[in-house]
Amino acid sequence: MEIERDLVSPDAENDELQIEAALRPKRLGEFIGQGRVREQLSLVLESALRRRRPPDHVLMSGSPGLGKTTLAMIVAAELNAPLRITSGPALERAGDLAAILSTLAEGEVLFIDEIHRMARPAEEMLYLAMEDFRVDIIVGKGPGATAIPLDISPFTLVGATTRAGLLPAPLRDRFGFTAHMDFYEVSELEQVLYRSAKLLRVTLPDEGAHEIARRSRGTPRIANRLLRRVRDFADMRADGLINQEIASAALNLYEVDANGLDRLDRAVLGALLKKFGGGPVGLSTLAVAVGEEAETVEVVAEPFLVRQGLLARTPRGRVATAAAWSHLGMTPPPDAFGAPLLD
Ligand SMILES: Nc1ncnc2c1ncn2[C@@H]1O[C@H](COP(=O)(O)OP(=O)(O)OP(=O)(O)O)[C@@H](O)[C@H]1O
Ligand SMILES: [Mg+2]
Repeated sequence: MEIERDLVSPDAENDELQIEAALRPKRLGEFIGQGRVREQLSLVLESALRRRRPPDHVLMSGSPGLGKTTLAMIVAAELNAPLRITSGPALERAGDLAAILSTLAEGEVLFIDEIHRMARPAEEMLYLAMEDFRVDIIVGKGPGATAIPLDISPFTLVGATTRAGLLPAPLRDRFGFTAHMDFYEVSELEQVLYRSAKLLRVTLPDEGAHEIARRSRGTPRIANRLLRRVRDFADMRADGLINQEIASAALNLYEVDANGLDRLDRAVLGALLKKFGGGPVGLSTLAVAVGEEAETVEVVAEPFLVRQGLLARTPRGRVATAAAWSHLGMTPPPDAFGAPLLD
């Protein structure tokens, strides 16, 4: 894919991970936005600390770049507990998970990223571990195989997923608390930007912060990335001054549109309108039309388009709203989804 598309892609790129780590809030008090999640989580953590017991297992669900990993690390920090990090794809066999579970310290926080991508046998082992702090080690094969129960230290599982819908119900039910992370408001992204600008020693006037925030696709990761690109542009062209005009010019150069829609977002909308007359069209057909995996369209592009009121998911397929037609400079048909009804 083109470099420009990567600029607003919510996924972190390799060289970005280090900067991300540096910009990551370390404590709950520093974490911006997600007010409800923060309040619920602080209650869960505080009461666990008071009872001197590991808190319930926590599931973080939400689009890429909204702060799931950040929050998982904060859970361990607030509990003053050690943190072990792994991910669903790394847990291919039950033995991979058993090796981790059996060496957890009491109260340790185990973070499993992309938990929806765990292999089935590991998943089943996790059920028992979460519920009874026990694993069954299977010895032997076939009819002679026996399960040897092994107690493990009480721990707290923190799972993260961009696709909560894919988690099997028995797994989902074993989390005592699910944090549903939503896209951030512009004002919250401004706070993220001010904080990052300070850490990066960038002077960021309000108008520049506002312009970047409203084009950041509701996503802190993208806000931080755009801040660095705009800073580079301002350094080269405007002696470092990030006013509205400079921010806007920089973002135009990088093809981030006025609402933060990226290339994939625009490609999806464009195909929906131009190739399928606004829909309804099935997800896989739409994905083929833009040359992407269905999962990418569903996880990366759609949630934001839905949130912006540009796309609707209906039982018959994906549908463009009247606002989507206007957004791409086209006249919506009279029966467009969400168009004002004429009498
Ligand atoms: N609430 C927040 N306040 C300040 N910065 C934040 C916040 N949430 C996220 N960030 C910043 O955004 C970056 C991305 O966040 P994070 O890695 O936690 O996202 P994620 O949800 O785990 O994404 P992915 O699904 O790709 O794993 C972090 O490095 C952090 O700097
Ligand atoms: Mg993450």
